[in-house]
Amino acid sequence: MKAALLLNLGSPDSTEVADVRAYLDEFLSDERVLDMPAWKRTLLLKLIILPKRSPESAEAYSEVWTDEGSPLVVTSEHQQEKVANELDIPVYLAMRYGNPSIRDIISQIKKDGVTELFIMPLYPQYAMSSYETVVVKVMEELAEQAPSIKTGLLQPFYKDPQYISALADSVKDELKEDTDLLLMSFHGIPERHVRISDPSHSHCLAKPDCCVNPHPCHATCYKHQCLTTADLLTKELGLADNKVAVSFQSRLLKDPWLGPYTDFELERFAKEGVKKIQVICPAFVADCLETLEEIGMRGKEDFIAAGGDSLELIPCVNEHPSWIKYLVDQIEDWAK
Ligand SMILES: C=CC1=C(C)c2cc3[nH]c(cc4nc(cc5[nH]c(cc1n2)c(C)c5CCC(=O)O)C(CCC(=O)O)=C4C)c(C)c3C=C
Ligand SMILES: [Fe+2]
Ligand SMILES: [Fe+2]
Repeated sequence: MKAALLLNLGSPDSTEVADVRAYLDEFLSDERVLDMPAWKRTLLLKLIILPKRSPESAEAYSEVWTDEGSPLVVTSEHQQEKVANELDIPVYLAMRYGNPSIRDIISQIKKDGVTELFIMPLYPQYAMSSYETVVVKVMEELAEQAPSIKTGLLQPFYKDPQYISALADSVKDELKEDTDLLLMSFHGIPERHVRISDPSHSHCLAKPDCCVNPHPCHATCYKHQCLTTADLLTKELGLADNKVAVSFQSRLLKDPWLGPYTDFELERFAKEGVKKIQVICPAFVADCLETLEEIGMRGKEDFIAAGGDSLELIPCVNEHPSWIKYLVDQIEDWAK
């Protein structure tokens, strides 16, 4: 029996500080997220990051939490239901961190008698801290629990014309004529991660524009893939270059991350006279803490405090029919 497995990052079980701490502990103990010697990561986590960040993040989660739970998990569940309704093969959902866990879902998949599984990391762009880590985790669990299951893998779809068109459909619904600027804000990663994921270890970030154009090293280059999504979306929407901008959000710790940084850019735009800004976050396929709270609440406050009039968050593709169709089509193509 064939089946598909949708995967996303995951959220805490609740907004209780203890649950947020357990989630951050699992997330930030991942060597593909905090890449440093294990002893250093453990010390940094236990002594500094977890005690400081857990209550702060719990507060932020409580700003966006819904009656059904975390926006990311709830939207992912709705995506699963809608995709499953269009297909006659089962569609499972698991999260890299937290619940539903990959371990439990692989166990269920095995019990259900699945023999071929289409693994679908729901990240448009490749990063070792998102796409790579979830694929490694699923493969490890399959090897341990169900080594005979055959697998297929959805590749990063950052430039897939059908995905770009689905993303554009979702933006068109929201884009206003009198908007001064559409900011495309991608989740950031440390620059070091771009270099680690470069198979040549010498091409990416060597020159300011080396990640702009296609190159064999860019199959795993997050910066290139984000810039490509932004460029294709701009073209699909028919927007002039001076109506759009790209930035990277959600930094953690002090090392250099991909820039320009969203928080700095929002302040700069406001000071330069941009009044009405709309922000889309195309590294995510479901609204989550980083879109709803970081951009929709804090970003908005900061933009207005710096002199802007309005900041509007454009929702992610979430449950948009074009996005659901994209997922259904990928599964049908694989299952043929
Ligand atoms: C686009 C995919 C993502 C990449 C790449 C990514 C890298 C990355 N993230 C952190 C640290 C944190 N991210 C947090 C939340 C979060 N991150 C993603 C996606 C990517 N992260 C999502 C979808 C979310 C939202 C989860 C939710 O429940 O809504 C958080 C937790 C929240 C907080 O305290 O801010 C942290 C921490 C690092 C360090 C990193 C790359 C190295
Ligand atoms: Fe993140
Ligand atoms: Fe690159």
